[in-house]
Amino acid sequence: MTVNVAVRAADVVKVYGSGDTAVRALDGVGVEFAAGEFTAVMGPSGSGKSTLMHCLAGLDTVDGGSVRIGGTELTGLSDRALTRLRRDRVGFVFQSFNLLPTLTAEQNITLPLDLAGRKPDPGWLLELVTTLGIAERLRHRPSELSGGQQQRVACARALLSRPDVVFADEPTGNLDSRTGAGVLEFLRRSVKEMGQTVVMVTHDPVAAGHADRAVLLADGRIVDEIPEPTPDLVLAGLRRLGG
Ligand SMILES: Nc1ncnc2c1ncn2[C@@H]1O[C@H](COP(=O)(O)OP(=O)(O)OP(=O)(O)O)[C@@H](O)[C@H]1O
Repeated sequence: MTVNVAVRAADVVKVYGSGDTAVRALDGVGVEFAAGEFTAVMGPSGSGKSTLMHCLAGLDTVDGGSVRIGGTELTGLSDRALTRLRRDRVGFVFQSFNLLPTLTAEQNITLPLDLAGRKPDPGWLLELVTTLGIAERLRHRPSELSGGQQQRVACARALLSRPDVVFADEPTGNLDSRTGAGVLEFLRRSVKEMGQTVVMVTHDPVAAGHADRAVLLADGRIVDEIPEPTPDLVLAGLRRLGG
């Protein structure tokens, strides 16, 4: 069986600064994310998780190696082409929700497609907001929504274009555990029932327990991989790293 790879990094190197103060944030990262899989990226503070996510998502450029989303090689793309690729083929969910305060929930959800000049699929939009339990909140502005509701709006925004991959950076970091569990459950359903591909950076072993696989980073390298992670397995893996 051939596995359809959504995102692939090979020998990725990222260096911040130069000379004596240079930091090799990514030191030859090779990792693949299969389509339709939910992966958690974990590791001690400073191990390179955010840097890896930014490089995989085309938010930052690499100093060596290759990053592919679907069939597209990101290295060498112009800023303009990268912007278009992020808009059309990548969904983002951030710790701080990143909704625009002056727009309603619905306007926030459709904004990326509006910017691309594309019409949202109304049936898909309805299915997303119904599954997320925010159908009654679409006319509200972010300030009128709870944190959990705001993150659900961000999830709908990320999935509306049916992107090749959704990158989630500590998506439950600002939520209490029960609300966070709801968001993680939705991400899991988006993978299992909607065929979405999700890559999530997290510090939280319980959050990682919702994923199909956890990959562990240390000092800018992938050092371990845990299939079907449970919080205990993830904690044990992190302990082996001294994290
Ligand atoms: N803009 C930058 N300039 C210089 N060094 C940076 C920059 N961004 C990150 N670094 C360094 O690169 C390394 C990896 O950082 P990164 O933020 O990717 O780690 P992380 O695993 O996401 O950490 P955390 O869990 O604390 O968020 C660290 O040593 C960090 O100090």
